[in-house]
Amino acid sequence: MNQNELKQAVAKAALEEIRNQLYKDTIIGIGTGSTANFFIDELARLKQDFDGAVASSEASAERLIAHGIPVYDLNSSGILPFYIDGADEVNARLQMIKGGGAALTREKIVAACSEKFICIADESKQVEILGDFPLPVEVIPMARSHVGRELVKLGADPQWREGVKTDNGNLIIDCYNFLLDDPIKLETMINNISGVVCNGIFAQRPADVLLLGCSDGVKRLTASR
Ligand SMILES: O=C(CO)[C@H](O)[C@H](O)COP(=O)(O)O
Repeated sequence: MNQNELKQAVAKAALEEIRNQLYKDTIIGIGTGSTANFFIDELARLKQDFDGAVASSEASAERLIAHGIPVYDLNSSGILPFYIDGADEVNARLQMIKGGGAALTREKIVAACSEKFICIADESKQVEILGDFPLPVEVIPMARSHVGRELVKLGADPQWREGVKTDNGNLIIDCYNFLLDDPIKLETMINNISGVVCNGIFAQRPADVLLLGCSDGVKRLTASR
């Protein structure tokens, strides 16, 4: 199986994970990226069985709408029963690095409003220690240089993702060579830098379930804490 086939397999598995818990008033949190896109396409088959979705990006909202799935504002949806999203890296505690698609802030907000975070990923995303994937940090534009200097003090090699503007009108700095041996602590420390909107460490709110697409089938994992 190639990577796209693995992503499609986990998208189907995610649909199976939730299909018996869908009601006419259910609103589902939807992530961003190619794996989330496969999930949106699967979800469209059941669109008569639930109310709609909250999207973590404009791109996902457009895809949902194209399928005829109503998209709600998070402020009117209340708490969501599920949030389904991909990851750039995920460890055994189901802590993640996310934001390769620059949607980390809205992803973290929607995840925070969801009772169950179901991470869907192919096996290439599973790691022992987070940090090989450059850590995205969303930054207010005027703070870019300041935040870069502060990230260097924390041990990173920051690089501005030039040409990218987030859905919130901000910039992304990718941090190379971060030591992520204590993800919760680093998540907090980066958030404390003035000008940082959000960082791509999802450790304070890890996933609850990981559906991992492997060559020998989809594995369902819960956190080893
Ligand atoms: O965090 C994300 C977007 O900001 C994605 O979930 C992450 O980049 C994984 O993407 P893909 O499913 O395309 O591999």
